[in-house]
Order: sequence, then C-alpha cells, then structure tokens
Amino acid sequence: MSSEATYLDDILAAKRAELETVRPGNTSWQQLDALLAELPPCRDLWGALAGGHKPRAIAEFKRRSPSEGPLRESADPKHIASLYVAAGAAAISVLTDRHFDGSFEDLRTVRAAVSVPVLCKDFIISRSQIIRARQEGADAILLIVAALEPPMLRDLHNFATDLGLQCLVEAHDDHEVERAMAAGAKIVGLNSRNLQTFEVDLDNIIRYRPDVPREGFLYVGESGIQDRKDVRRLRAAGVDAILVGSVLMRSEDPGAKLAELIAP
Ligand SMILES: O=P(O)(O)OC[C@@H](O)[C@@H](O)c1c[nH]c2ccccc12
Repeated sequence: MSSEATYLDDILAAKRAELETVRPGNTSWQQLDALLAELPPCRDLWGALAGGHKPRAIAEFKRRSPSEGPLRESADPKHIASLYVAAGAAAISVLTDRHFDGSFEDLRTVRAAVSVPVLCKDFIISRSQIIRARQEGADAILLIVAALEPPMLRDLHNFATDLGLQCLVEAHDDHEVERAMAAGAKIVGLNSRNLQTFEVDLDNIIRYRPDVPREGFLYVGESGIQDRKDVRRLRAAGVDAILVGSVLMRSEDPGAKLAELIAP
C-alpha cells in the first residue's frame, strides 16, 4: 500500500472508526451455524455471470459517489432494481457505504424486489462486516485487494465462502490480479477507475484480461462504462461481465440505458 493518503485510505479510516463503535465481539462458529440455519441460501453469482450472451451485466444501485457527486439521490431501490432486471441484468450491486449514501436498507429492499443475486458493495475490512452483509441478505460481497494485506484478503475470502457468500475480488493492475487469485478469487474484477485520481481507463480492463485464465475464472470489467462502443470493445476482449452504475443511475430511463448497453 502506498504511503500517500488516498481517497481509499480516508474511507477505510472512517470504516475502522465506525467498526470500533460497534464492538461486535467474537462470534463463535456455533453461533454462526445457528445464524446461518435461519437465513435463506445465497443466490449463485457465478452461475448468473457464467452463462448466456457476454458480457453479462451487474447493474449497480448507487445514489451518489465521491467521484461523480449526486447521481439519483432519492431513487427508489425497488423500482430501479426491477427496471434493471427487466432489462436483462444478471445481478445487482448495491452500495451500502455511507460515503455513497448507501445503506443496508437499500440492500434488503433490492434483495426482496428481485430474484437475481445481489452484491453488497462496501469497503470490507473485517469478519463482522461479512456476517452483517450475510444477515442483511447479500448473496455476494466485494473485496478490494488494495484495501487488504494478503493474509487478511485470504482470510476474509475464506470466511465469506464459509458463510455461503461469493466474492468479487477487485484489482487495479496485474500485481493486484495476482494477489486476488493467490487469495482464492474465482471472480476477479478489474476496476478501471484509479483510486487516487478517479481517472477511468477502460484500456486497463483489456490490458489485464490475459492475466486471468478463461477456464475456472470469471473476469469482470468495472467502472466508467458509458456506451455501446465501450461494451463492444470489452466484449471483443473477452470480458465475461461488466459492472456498471453511474451511467444508468444518471439516465432518465435506467432500464432502457442498460438494455441499450448490453444489446447483442
Ligand atoms: O459508476 P460506474 O463508473 O459505472 O462504476 C460502477 C462500479 O464499478 C463502482 O461503483 C465501483 C467499483 N469498485 C468500487 C468500490 C467501492 C465503491 C464503488 C466501486
């Protein structure tokens, strides 16, 4: 990790402070088993992304973002999620972090409104957050390589998997892709947005595609996707799925925009 303080560092510091006020204590495996027995099984993100016409779409519900500002602040998650699914979304990502005006309420609302897998989009640095995500109805979580030292990334990946969650593991370059796979990631995301400058470079998604084997892994292109031309380039490069948010949330008709993006 770089020594310069970045936007990611700021969010992680806020997250640590938040977690300290929660003091979850240690949950025993017995307690966890009891908890899991009460919860519905997770929906299969891998299965949703693996089949059908590529790239599959993970459509994101995001009210605002530090990089883009307000997108659709008073949006109704149930309505937007239904539009996404009708337009062909394979899965839905929901921001739950407060820097994005996200919440677990949004996650629960979306989970109840659709039958596709729902990804909890947050800055996860602890087991307690993973338990919470599972309890709130997440089918999958995001783990960010740049936010976690290798042993922690592996531990959280294993822990989430034990709870039945699938992980989208996010990298920004070839080194991080390697770390993701070393931690056991099968669904690898390449985030085209630079976390320091917020600049987006879709070429990075294409550049690092060869670093992830086509068999046994899925490769997800994340962030900055704007139009059909972008999607066509990513499709030609062999990207399995795209994660797209801002352009949909800003659109007058998010469903129509998604359908246009992923049309064959
Ligand atoms: O809104 P965009 O540019 O279409 O990007 C979606 C998604 O990739 C982005 O929200 C994202 C990717 N990784 C993250 C980590 C945390 C918060 C947000 C993100």
